[in-house]
Amino acid sequence: LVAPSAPRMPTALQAATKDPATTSYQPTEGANAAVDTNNKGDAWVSQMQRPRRNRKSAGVRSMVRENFLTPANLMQPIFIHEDSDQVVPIPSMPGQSRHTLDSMVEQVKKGMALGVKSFILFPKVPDDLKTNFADECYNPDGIVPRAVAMCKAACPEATICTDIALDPYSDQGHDGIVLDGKIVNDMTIEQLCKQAVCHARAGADFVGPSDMMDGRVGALRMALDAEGHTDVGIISYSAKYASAFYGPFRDALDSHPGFGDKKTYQQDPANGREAIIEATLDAAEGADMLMVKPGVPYLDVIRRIRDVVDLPIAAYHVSGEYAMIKAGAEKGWVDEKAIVLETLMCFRRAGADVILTYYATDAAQWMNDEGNVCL
Ligand SMILES: NCc1[nH]cc(CCC(=O)O)c1CC(=O)O
Repeated sequence: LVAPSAPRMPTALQAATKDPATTSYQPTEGANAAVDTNNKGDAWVSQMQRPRRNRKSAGVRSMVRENFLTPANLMQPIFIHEDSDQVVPIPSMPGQSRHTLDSMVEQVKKGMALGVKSFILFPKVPDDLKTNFADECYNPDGIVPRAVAMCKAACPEATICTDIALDPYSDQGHDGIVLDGKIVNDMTIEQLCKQAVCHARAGADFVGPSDMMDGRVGALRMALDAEGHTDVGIISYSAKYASAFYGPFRDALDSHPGFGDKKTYQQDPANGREAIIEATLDAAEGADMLMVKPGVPYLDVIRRIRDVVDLPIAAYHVSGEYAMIKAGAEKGWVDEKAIVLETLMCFRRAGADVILTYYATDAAQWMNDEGNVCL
């Protein structure tokens, strides 16, 4: 029990269980005791904890704020295509489009001007280039290497990341090669290594394996280093769950799985410890950052990894999460700007350093509008 003179005030519970001899306060029954107005001004009332003092003004709140959000924490995903020279809106992701390479460069410049400094590219690949082995994924003249080179030429300071997985190039819509109806691990890794080296040659700053094959981070690190790409980092999608929240993304890229689902390689949403196994393996294999995906339903996973690994953590606020906020906002049921900025801050509180979000540039714009680029 806390003595009446102790610097930490007793909580209501402690007060209610306190030895009556040390105070004039006599607890009556349970919670009612805490609101007994007859005790105004007595020892308990004056010793009551008042956390609201630290929230009394904007000045005080900013003094004791624990977490901050800046545009530099945000990474903007950009969908790219060459089916036509049109920017094609994505119906299930209002505000997002399949960009041409020229409009992609404009998106990068726009983000950079607002303080968003990192971008990740996702290609929509025409059906006639898709095969089971997904060899188009390492074509040096393919859409991604050319896009990376254009971004780096236009904005050398921008951090350009690419997604490493076979699904946009797979005629099966899977992240790996399919043999006898199964997604085969080790053969897939060989393709992923070629893909990563191809992107590194084009100038990518980071490659992001999103395929969830076993052992791919170590293999990618060796393949990159063997060609001298020691400065190219790996943001590993460490804890990537088999999630329904990816639906609008698969619409955007026309990459829905051709058969079955992705549950033999992406994680079971019921599992938390498994994420720690994946994260610690990826760290040991040489990942530079670890990613958790999707975002809000998996904040506990971010926290659990944060508590055991010291690498930076990225969180992916995925397409379905974006679509749900958009839908709610379009109905007028939620305040889009407030909900987005709150959501992004919550990622930071959970322990994420970097947040991949389709809202990156909009959020940076909102922060800039308020003249407060650090929330
Ligand atoms: N491997 C592809 C990939 N990379 C990122 C996403 C989803 C991103 C989003 O939903 O915003 C996916 C989809 C999937 O695994 O099916």
